[in-house]
Amino acid sequence: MNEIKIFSPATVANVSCGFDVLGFCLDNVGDEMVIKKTTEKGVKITKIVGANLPFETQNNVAGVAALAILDAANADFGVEIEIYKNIKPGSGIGSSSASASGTVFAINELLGKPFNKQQLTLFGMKGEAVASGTEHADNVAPGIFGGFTLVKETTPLKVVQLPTPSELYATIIHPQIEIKTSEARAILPKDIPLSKAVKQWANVGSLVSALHTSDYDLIADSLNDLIVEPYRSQLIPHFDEVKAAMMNSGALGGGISGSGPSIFSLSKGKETADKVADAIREVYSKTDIEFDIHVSKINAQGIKIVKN
Ligand SMILES: Nc1ncnc2c1ncn2[C@@H]1O[C@H](COP(=O)(O)OP(=O)(O)OP(=O)(O)O)[C@@H](O)[C@H]1O
Ligand SMILES: N[C@@H](CCO)C(=O)O
Repeated sequence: MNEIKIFSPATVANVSCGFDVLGFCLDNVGDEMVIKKTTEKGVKITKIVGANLPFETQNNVAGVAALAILDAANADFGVEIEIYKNIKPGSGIGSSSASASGTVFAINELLGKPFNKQQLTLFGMKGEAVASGTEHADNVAPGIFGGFTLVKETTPLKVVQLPTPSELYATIIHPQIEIKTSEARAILPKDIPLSKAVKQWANVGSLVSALHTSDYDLIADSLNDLIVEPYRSQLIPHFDEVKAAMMNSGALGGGISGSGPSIFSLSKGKETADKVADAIREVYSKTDIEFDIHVSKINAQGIKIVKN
């Protein structure tokens, strides 16, 4: 195979209580990428459509992720990368990560699949670090594995795949303002009170259990973030109103998607997820901020091959 086209989905990191460890994959929102083998070694980004992003290999997450996997494979070829962006950078639904995870998935296919999903996540994290300054994996892992993932450790990397309850839908609003992950990380406290930490890890544990048992009431009870949301929500206009509208229209719960500005909610069934979409549309329609709304099933497969 000399060329591959893939669909690399958007992802929601943190899932309220699981800062830097939990994430899930969306189904109908994502970027496309075309990656071609070249006889000359190295990585060239030849086309970027839909966003103003750096073409220099070292400054683009796709370029850095590509170098990481080609290097590890000691590949005797190089690649040209075309990026078709539908996920706006700085959106909070894993724009940078979609490029990183899509690139390593595609190059692994071109190499004949020598690497497993844990290894691909590791290469993707190298790219993700260009955007956020840290090698966090909570967007890369759900893209590569699909469904819900828990990053148990980063050194050495251990990603745990979690089950996806079949009736779970996500509703997401993306206000068109940009919040850089690096900046949203910089405002977080370095230390947190033990009493808050206890509640937070209890929520992570109960959410993981609830995903295993498809216990929607327990999912609702677990979707709380006492640690990060109080700081970051101040960066998102109308956050409290949106969250109230989500809860009043039947969502199980929700919060900031990744580092924001997107706000996500989870609902049982598409009908409720659509009602949540209507309610949050009403909140933002009264403002002069442009926005997108997505209703999506959870994508259990992750990145998909469009053409090879
Ligand atoms: N291929 C790429 N796709 C998207 N952003 C990129 C890419 N390469 C470099 N970047 C840079 O990464 C930054 C955007 O990443 P950031 O992590 O801030 O947003 P995000 O990925 O949408 O959010 P989140 O990780 O919270 O979901 C921008 O500064 C952008 O220029
Ligand atoms: N866990 C990361 C995700 C960024 O998308 C953060 O919240 O900073």
